[in-house]
Amino acid sequence: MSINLFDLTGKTALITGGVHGLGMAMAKGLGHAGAKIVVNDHSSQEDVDNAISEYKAEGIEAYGYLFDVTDEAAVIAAINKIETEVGPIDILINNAGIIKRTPIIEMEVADFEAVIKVDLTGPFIVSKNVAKGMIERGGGKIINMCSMMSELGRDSVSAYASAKGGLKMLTKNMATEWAKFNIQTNGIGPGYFATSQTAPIRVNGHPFNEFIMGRTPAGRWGDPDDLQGAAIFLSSKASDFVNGHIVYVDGGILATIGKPSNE
Ligand SMILES: NC(=O)c1ccc[n+]([C@@H]2O[C@H](COP(=O)([O-])OP(=O)(O)OC[C@H]3O[C@@H](n4cnc5c(N)ncnc54)[C@H](O)[C@@H]3O)[C@@H](O)[C@H]2O)c1
Ligand SMILES: O=C(O)C(=O)C[C@H](O)[C@H](O)CO
Repeated sequence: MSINLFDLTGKTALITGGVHGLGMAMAKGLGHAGAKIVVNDHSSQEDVDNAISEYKAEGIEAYGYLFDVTDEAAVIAAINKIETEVGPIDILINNAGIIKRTPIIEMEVADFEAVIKVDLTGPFIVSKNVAKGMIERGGGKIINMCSMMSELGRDSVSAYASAKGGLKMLTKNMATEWAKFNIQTNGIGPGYFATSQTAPIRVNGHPFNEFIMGRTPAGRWGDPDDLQGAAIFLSSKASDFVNGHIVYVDGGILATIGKPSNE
């Protein structure tokens, strides 16, 4: 028996949207801790194949599937395929997500609903169907990707904040319903990280870029690898009595009211 509480050898982890960005960084962390990695995306088979090559180049056993997390029939079919071809899913990270930056007054209902569908309904669909197997097998780990917008509002991101605030509460509800089945459901709430999602607001000279560096006590954007520790902890035996929490990995944003821009 291993005495390493963080060892994931023998575990299979599904990371949705894990073909780049935060999903890939967390998946690599889990892979290097010993887990078999399964990632999906809805974009293209080429994106999935490229990601799998990148994982394998780092010595990680990895598998890729193309499906949309909002399509329940496709999710059920994919879970069956993954569990037959790779193995039972022990760890699920609901990472796939989108954002639309539009003021409420100008936002179309269809755009609002599209964000809720991917960022809130998607984790509901995937978790519900993965948890059925976890319950039969006696346990598992679920991690939902929350956000600063699980706690804070900001101009133009109402749908995203509604979804991520809802995802925080869905996390607590999953913990409430599934703790008795030895499933630990927690969230990770990243601060502002350098990925394609934030690329449009991270360019040099963009006022938001300066604002975030000043608003983050650590004084920088998060590096996707900064999430690996929290992801490994919440996937491992080390967190077996931790349930319904959101671990904010934010360089201190939520700890502070901020400071004037000239200080
Ligand atoms: N980047 C940040 O600063 C930040 C901060 C807090 C939370 N998050 C959240 O973390 C997660 C990952 O963020 P990221 O910055 O790496 O984003 P990203 O846009 O780089 O990656 C998200 C991935 O999800 C996939 N995806 C979107 N809709 C999908 C669907 N319907 N089915 C399957 N896959 C789908 C995309 O194709 C993409 O590969 C998201 O949920 C995001 O909201 C990001
Ligand atoms: O505020 C924005 O425009 C964002 O992109 C939100 C970030 O991606 C992130 O969720 C903050 O935690």
